[in-house]
Amino acid sequence: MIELKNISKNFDDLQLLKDFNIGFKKNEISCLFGPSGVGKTTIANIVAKLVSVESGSISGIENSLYSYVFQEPRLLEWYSVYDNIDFVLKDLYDLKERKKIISSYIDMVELREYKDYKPKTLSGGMAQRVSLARAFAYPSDILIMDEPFKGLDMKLKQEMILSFQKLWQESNRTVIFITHDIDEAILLSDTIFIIKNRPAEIIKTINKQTYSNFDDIKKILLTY
Ligand SMILES: Nc1ncnc2c1ncn2[C@@H]1O[C@H](COP(=O)(O)OP(=O)(O)OP(=O)(O)O)[C@@H](O)[C@H]1O
Repeated sequence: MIELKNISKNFDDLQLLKDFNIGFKKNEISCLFGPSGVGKTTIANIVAKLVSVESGSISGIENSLYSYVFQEPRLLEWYSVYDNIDFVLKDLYDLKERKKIISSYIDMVELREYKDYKPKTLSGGMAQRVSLARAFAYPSDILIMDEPFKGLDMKLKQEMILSFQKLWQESNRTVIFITHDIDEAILLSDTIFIIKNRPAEIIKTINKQTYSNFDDIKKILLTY
């Protein structure tokens, strides 16, 4: 379990978190669901040690490796698909091992024929699949996905979600998934934290396995 206890975080006069508590179960997908500006990215960044806190403690992240998927793919433009993934693995594995890992992840996102293409020559959905493959190929313990499907049309979103599910089944890890989208939250998460207010509060925690159908969860999410 990754636990944030009694966390307080300010940005100048803005008190975003005050004695905030949250726990992320290991190797599960936890969703931070809530309005823009409530502090979802900041909470994920605190877990990733990218943001310092005024007070409180964080446990369960000792020696953790992190990977990220953002709304935009953030690929290295001058590198091929293959080299973009190779770049993050270079210091971890020898050449032979890397070839095996990269090929298998490129296959999982169905980009084998595009492995030598540069990001500019790919569609937005393909580029985003490369960023997913890269995040999973890296042996992270914690994967932070900050609105990774935002801005994609329905069909691309479905493709991305399928790719994510395939990668996840092959190689699961602790995922912190940030979204505004009710359907994505329900489809992908094990636990959904509904976050509101300032300072931020978890106003409801939904454990998906305690519900027999998605519509009941949807009704709850729609009321917040
Ligand atoms: N580095 C920073 N310096 C100053 N203010 C910041 C910084 N990072 C975040 N904030 C402020 O903290 C608030 C919460 O930001 P955060 O990005 O965590 O929210 P969010 O819930 O992820 O929102 P969104 O869904 O729009 O990304 C915002 O008002 C933002 O302007």
